[in-house]
Amino acid sequence: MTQDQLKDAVAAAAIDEIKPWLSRSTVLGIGTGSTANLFIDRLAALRDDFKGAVASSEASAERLRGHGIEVFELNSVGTVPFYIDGADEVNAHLHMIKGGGAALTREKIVAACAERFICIADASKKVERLGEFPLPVEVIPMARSYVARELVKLGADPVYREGVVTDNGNQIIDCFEFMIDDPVAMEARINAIVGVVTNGLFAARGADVLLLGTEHGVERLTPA
Ligand SMILES: O=C(CO)[C@H](O)[C@H](O)COP(=O)(O)O
Repeated sequence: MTQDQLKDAVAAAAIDEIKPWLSRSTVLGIGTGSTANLFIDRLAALRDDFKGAVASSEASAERLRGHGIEVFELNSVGTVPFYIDGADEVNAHLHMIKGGGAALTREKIVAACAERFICIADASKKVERLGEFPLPVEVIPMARSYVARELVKLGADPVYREGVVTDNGNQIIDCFEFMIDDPVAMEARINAIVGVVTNGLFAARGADVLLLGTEHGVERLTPA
């Protein structure tokens, strides 16, 4: 199977996971990226079975609306029963690195408001130790150089993601050569740097369920 087929298989599995819980008052939290897009496309067939969605990016909001799914402001919704999103890396504790698509801050906000985080990913995303994928950090533009110097002190090789402006009007620094032994501690440590909006470690609030697309089918994993 191709990577795209594996992504589509987990998108279908996520539909099966949430379908029994949908009602006309349900508002879902929806992530960003190619796997989330496949999920959105499959969700379209169920659009009359739930109320709508909160999106973690303008791109996902546009795709949802394109399928006739109403998009709500998070502030008017409060909590969502499920947040469904992909990941760049995920470990056995279902800690993740996210933000390859630069949507990490809104993803983390919607995830914080979700009762359950369902991560959907193809098998290439599952790792023993986080950090092979460069950790994204969203920064206030004027703080970029300062934050980069602080990240060097933590052992990272920070690279400015040129030309990228987040939905929040900020910039992204990617941390290369930065293997992470304690994701919970490192998430908090980086977030404490002045000028950081948030970083792409989702460890304090990891996923509750991982639907992993493998050659042998979709595996359903919970935190080790
Ligand atoms: O965090 C993300 C976007 O900011 C995505 O979830 C992550 O990059 C995975 O993307 P894809 O499903 O395209 O592999």
